This record gives sequence, C-alpha cells and structure tokens, in this order.
Amino acid sequence: MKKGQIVKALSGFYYVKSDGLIYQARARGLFRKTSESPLVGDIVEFQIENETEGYITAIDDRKNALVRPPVANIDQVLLTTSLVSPDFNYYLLDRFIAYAEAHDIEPVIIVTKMDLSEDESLRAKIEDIYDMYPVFFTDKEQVNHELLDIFKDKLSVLSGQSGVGKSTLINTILPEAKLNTDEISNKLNRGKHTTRHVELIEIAGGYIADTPGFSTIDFSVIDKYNLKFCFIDFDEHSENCKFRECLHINEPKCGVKKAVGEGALASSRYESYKQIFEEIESRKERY
Ligand SMILES: Nc1nc2c(ncn2[C@@H]2O[C@H](COP(=O)(O)OP(=O)(O)OP(=O)(O)O)[C@@H](O)[C@H]2O)c(=O)[nH]1
Ligand SMILES: [Zn+2]
Repeated sequence: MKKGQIVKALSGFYYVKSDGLIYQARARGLFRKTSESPLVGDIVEFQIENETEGYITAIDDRKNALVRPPVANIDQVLLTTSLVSPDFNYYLLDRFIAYAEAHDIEPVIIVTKMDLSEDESLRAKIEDIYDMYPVFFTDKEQVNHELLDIFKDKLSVLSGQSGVGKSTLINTILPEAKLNTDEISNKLNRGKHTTRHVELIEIAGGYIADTPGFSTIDFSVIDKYNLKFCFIDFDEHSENCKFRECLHINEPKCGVKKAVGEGALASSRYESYKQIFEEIESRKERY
C-alpha cells in the first residue's frame, strides 16, 4: 500500500504523486457507493498494479474542500486585487477573506498594479487594515521576490475578480520560480474555465491549482452565528462585548462597535461584516 497526493484528475483517472513518481489510478467501486469521490489535493492510499498504474483504496480526512475549483486540502488562497483599474474594492476583498476563513484556508492578499497609482496613503491604509494577514504589493515590471517564499510546502489557489491581473502575476512574477508558466497561464485563460478538470502545478516548492478559485462566493456554508469568526480582526475587541454570544449588530455594550467608533477597527471591515450578515439573514430557507 502506498500513500500519495492526487495532483490531477482527468476522465475518471487520478494522478497520484508518491515519492516523486506519478501513478495513474482509478477509484474503486467503493467510492461510488458512498458517493464520496476523490478530489485533486486529496491524500490517498493506493495499491499499485504495475509500475505506473494503481487504484485508490482510501481517502484521508480532508482539511477542507472547495466545489469550484474541486480541490481539497487547500492551505492558502492568493486573493489578488488591484490597487486601481479596477479600483481597490474593500467589500469584495472582505467577502473573499470571510469565505476563505470559513473554509479554514489562509488568506494571502496580493495587491497588483502598484505602478498605476502614486497614492502612497492608500497602500499604507491597506497595510494597516489587513495587518492580520500577509499583504504583498506587485506591479507588472518588478518581481516581488518575497512572494516566491510563500509557496513552499503549501497548496495554493489563486483568486480575484476579472482583470485584476491574475494571469499577469503568474507570467511576470512567477517565472522566477522556474516553472512552466505557459501551462498555468494558458489554463487560466482557457475558455473561462468551463472544464471541470483541475491540475496542481509545482511552484517554488509547493503547488498551485491551475484554475482560479472562489469565482462564486456562496455564503450558504456559513450561518449568521458563525460569520463573526470569519472576521479574525474582531476577536480582540469582542472580548469587550458584554454578551459572550454578541453578534455585534444590535446588542448594547458591544466591544466591536466600540472599537469601530474609536478607530481601533476599520469601519470598512465592520460594514462588510454587516452587509454579509444581512445577506445571510435574508437568505431564503432552502429545502
Ligand atoms: N499597469 C499594470 N497593468 C497590469 C498589472 N497587472 C495586470 N495588468 C493589466 O491588466 C489587464 C488584466 O490582466 P490579467 O492578468 O489578464 O487579469 P486576470 O485577473 O487574469 O483577468 P481574467 O483572466 O479576466 O480573470 C491586462 O491588460 C494586464 O496587462 C500591473 O501590475 N500593472
Ligand atoms: Zn459585540
């Protein structure tokens, strides 16, 4: 019995990497019965039939799994957002962050197009608001070498709205990682990602999914009582809330609202929280 990680899924085959080799494997009928099917990113046990082929016999417990892209065990998401063109969007970024937190995926913020603005104060503001996460600033011309270190031993997913510079990031920043970037950027550009197959591409000692993630943010996975845990910068202030189960909305003596009033917590973060909270609350019950 061998153990490895699925790095690609295609037409019913799974490509499992183990000890530096790739095995083409099928899932046993067993999985069809339990309706559980292996995902790219899964750590699996498999039995080999010959040098390159085998079948998967068990899937390890997952840390998390996304539907789009269908990838399991994601460590971090590179939330790509431009400083301008399109303008930096606090609310959209906060949605991405909350979604990542809800899935136990570490957010890494990448702000692109720094060359298009002289506004130093905006950069400082972003750094200040998001100081609970790693924040990187990039532009098309300069390679941000620090960025290369974040991939090691991690499974990353790239995300961000259209036009923020995801493909450009891969093309200009990451060739330094000496990977076959054509492969990723072609796929990133491929017919708006209609295919369901995903592949993990090796990058600077880790993996990146070749399909951008979080294209649809569906908060149905979070209920209104848990949303606050997806805003980790609220934590230190919620200790001052009078009620332990305070949702920071209508409750009196709320430490979070107090912090916003005093400028200790960004009002944009609180506004994003309220807006998502309302979205969750107004959600129609689905049966
Ligand atoms: N000046 C400047 N332009 C950039 C930068 N990054 C991307 N662009 C430009 O912004 C446009 C969109 O960039 P893409 O890399 O295609 O954006 P994307 O996020 O991959 O977009 P989708 O494929 O639609 O998801 C292109 O015209 C890029 O040349 C940057 O750092 N500086
Ligand atoms: Zn509160």
